[in-house]
Amino acid sequence: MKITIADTVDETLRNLAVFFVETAQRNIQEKGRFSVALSGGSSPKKLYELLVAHHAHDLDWKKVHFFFGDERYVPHTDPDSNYLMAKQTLFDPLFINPLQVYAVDTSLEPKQAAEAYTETILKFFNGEKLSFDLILLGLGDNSHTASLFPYTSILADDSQSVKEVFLNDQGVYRISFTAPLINQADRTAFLVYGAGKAEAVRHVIEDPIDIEQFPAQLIIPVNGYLDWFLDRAAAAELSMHY
Ligand SMILES: O=C(O)[C@H](O)[C@@H](O)[C@H](O)[C@H](O)COP(=O)(O)O
Repeated sequence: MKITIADTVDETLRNLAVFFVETAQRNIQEKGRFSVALSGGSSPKKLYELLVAHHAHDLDWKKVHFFFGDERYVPHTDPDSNYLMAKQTLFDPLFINPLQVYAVDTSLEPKQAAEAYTETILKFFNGEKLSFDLILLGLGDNSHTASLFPYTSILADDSQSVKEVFLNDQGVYRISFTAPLINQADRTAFLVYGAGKAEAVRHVIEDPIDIEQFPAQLIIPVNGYLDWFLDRAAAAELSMHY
């Protein structure tokens, strides 16, 4: 596990943008394509904007295949949609061909949407290991990642698949990669910044294992590499110096 702590949010984002581009370039050179599962929420929006502003010409974006590590169970036109945020900040500005974007079909019932997305991923990897070249993850202040929320049944799911998750406290469904699917990735990178995340970062990186309470502790790549891109505020409660 590698932890990169930057003084500012902008520097954290620059660090991850360079990592993203270098990872993409390496996979495109080696395999002719780069598969990435994007994270949702608000943190990655600035990353996508940075990629467009400063790296639009640094890789062959036609060779990039975009998936979503999780999605809110809302229409693609809904402001909460992770797909919509990525479309507006990344896909449209880079003129990404829609055939390169694999969105969750939230017009289906939640269970069917998860099953259909699992089939989409199986088809993409065509019998090979379900190993994304890169999975981007955020971290909630309650230590969730993707839609692996505390005390939800998906935490015990040992399948490499996509499942529906009902969040009782919010009364909404999410569609999420399971931890075993995330852990198949070659590279996994958390992007976490802001003082509000400092306690969650400490829970996940340094505190005793308590998967139900701190689900992001489930993220342990089987063969791949785990990177944390933090700003100093989010790293403030870490006791060790990385
Ligand atoms: O769909 C989502 O909300 C995300 O995938 C989720 O796991 C997110 O990464 C964290 O909740 C952090 O969200 P923020 O970046 O908005 O703090």
